[in-house]
Amino acid sequence: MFLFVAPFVLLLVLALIWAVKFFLIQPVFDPLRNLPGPEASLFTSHAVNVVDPQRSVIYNRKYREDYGKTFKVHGFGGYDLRLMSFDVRTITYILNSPTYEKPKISRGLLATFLGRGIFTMEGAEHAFQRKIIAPAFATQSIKELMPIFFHEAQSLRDKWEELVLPSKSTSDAPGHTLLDVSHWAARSTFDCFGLACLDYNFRAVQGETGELYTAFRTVFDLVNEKKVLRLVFPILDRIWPDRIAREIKKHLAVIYRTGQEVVDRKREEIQDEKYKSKDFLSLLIKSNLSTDSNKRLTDSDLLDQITAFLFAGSDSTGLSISFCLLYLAEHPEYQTRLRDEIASATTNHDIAAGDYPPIDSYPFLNAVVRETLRLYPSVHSTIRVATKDDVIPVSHPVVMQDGTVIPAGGSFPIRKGSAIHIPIEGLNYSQDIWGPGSLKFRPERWMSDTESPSFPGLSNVMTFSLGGHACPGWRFALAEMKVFLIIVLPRFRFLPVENQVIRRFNGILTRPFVKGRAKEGFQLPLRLERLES
Ligand code: HEM
Repeated sequence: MFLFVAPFVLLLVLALIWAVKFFLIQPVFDPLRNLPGPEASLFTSHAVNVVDPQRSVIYNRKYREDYGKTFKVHGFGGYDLRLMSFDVRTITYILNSPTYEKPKISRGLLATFLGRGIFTMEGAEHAFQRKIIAPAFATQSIKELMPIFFHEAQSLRDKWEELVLPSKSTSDAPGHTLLDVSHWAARSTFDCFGLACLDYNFRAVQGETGELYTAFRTVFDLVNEKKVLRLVFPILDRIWPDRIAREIKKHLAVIYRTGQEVVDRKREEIQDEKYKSKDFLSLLIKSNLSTDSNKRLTDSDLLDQITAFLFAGSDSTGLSISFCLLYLAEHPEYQTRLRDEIASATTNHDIAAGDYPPIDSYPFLNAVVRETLRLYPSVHSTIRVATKDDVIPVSHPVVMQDGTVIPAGGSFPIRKGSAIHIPIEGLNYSQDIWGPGSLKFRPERWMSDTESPSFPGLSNVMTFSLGGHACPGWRFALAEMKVFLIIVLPRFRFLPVENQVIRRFNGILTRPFVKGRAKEGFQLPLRLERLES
């Protein structure tokens, strides 16, 4: 009996010792404890305050006002101390230093549906992948993709012309048609990515029936339905898969099968010496062929890389386009100004014949797109974890709990394993950077010589992050958004829906839903009025 019970008791004692150390002792010696921050008990979490877009607007500002630019919050509870900072020096340091990586837990979660793509990589392997794909997203390559962006925007415009009633044609809603613009923009950005990066036509705008499109779409949508427990412990999906895990597995099998045909076709084309294309898939395959055979990606790794890029590059841009249309619907004066700018820039050009002015000949369009990206960052926030003990620099003084002051230019210690919450949206809304009207949609701020923002993020916003993991597709996204507006705005007027409030939900991406109608799922309905062409 003793022999039977003893190991069990020993295990229990070890678990207890671990729990006391982890929950009670370690936090006492954590250097982050001395940072200012909201007080909390062992069971208090501030996570919702900083990740829920409905609350983060209020709490980011409150914490910043109460504790200064750099402070701590509690993650899952009092034991889980996390660093948070609005100090640009601190953020720049963390995001550029190889000491800070994405948390293993979120990489594991992404791996359950994106496989071994770029999101799961760190260090040399990650840097190698970034180097391979860089030419596909360089300025010149994006210029070469313009005809695809124009063609796809025109397809969506034509589709909407079939759906949107001519002005004043119905009695109940004269001249207006209600459309969920986020649904359509997502389909269009899928098609754009497919043609631009894979040389593959998903034909999602024409109909949501393609096997590969349906498989990708279903996997990306199911991720939003995952239960919190399974997000935190992805291993559950392996040992005890629920309906969502089983569905994801089934559709991933389609992606591997059908995607393989796309890869095989491209590989054949590449064998031809005259083949010059620099699209994303060609670069991946070419680099793979020229790599030392024992370092080569397997075909399934290649497909995982495609899945990761498609996931990162389609909905993020589609959602940004949708929020841009919402802002323009809420600000008709800007909508008219933008339509006028597009009309005068394109007067002597035949866009349908592929003759369009350079994308930088629309200063107000540029301002509208960047202001949209500032106010709506589709990635709300991100996390990094220290992989070793380190010291973190600050450019603004921090008054510690024990009364000591870390001066501007000084630094404070951080322990291996500590998490840092990077408030992407918070930095985009910061009054210190953007002035007192930081929450207002005001594109003019991008056109003024005196207030032109000098924020270090890509395109001067935090939206695409910065450092080694910053978004490689930012030029692609900006160009796609601009072309979409150039094509669609001259044909439609966008109006808000009466008594409808759009709220945001932060999953992996921040998605819109209608207040009071969350059960209907993510959507961003607007009223469209067809204009004379
Ligand atoms: C408006 C649209 C977009 C936004 C707001 C956006 C935002 C971001 C952000 C914030 C990150 C960094 C996440 C982190 O550090 O945790 C990121 C990474 C990434 N983005 Fe984008 N992105 C957009 C469009 C695109 C496009 C069009 C592509 C590709 C065609 C793309 C591909 C990627 C990839 C592959 C990564 C991972 C980079 C790495 O880990 O090295 N994104 N994006």
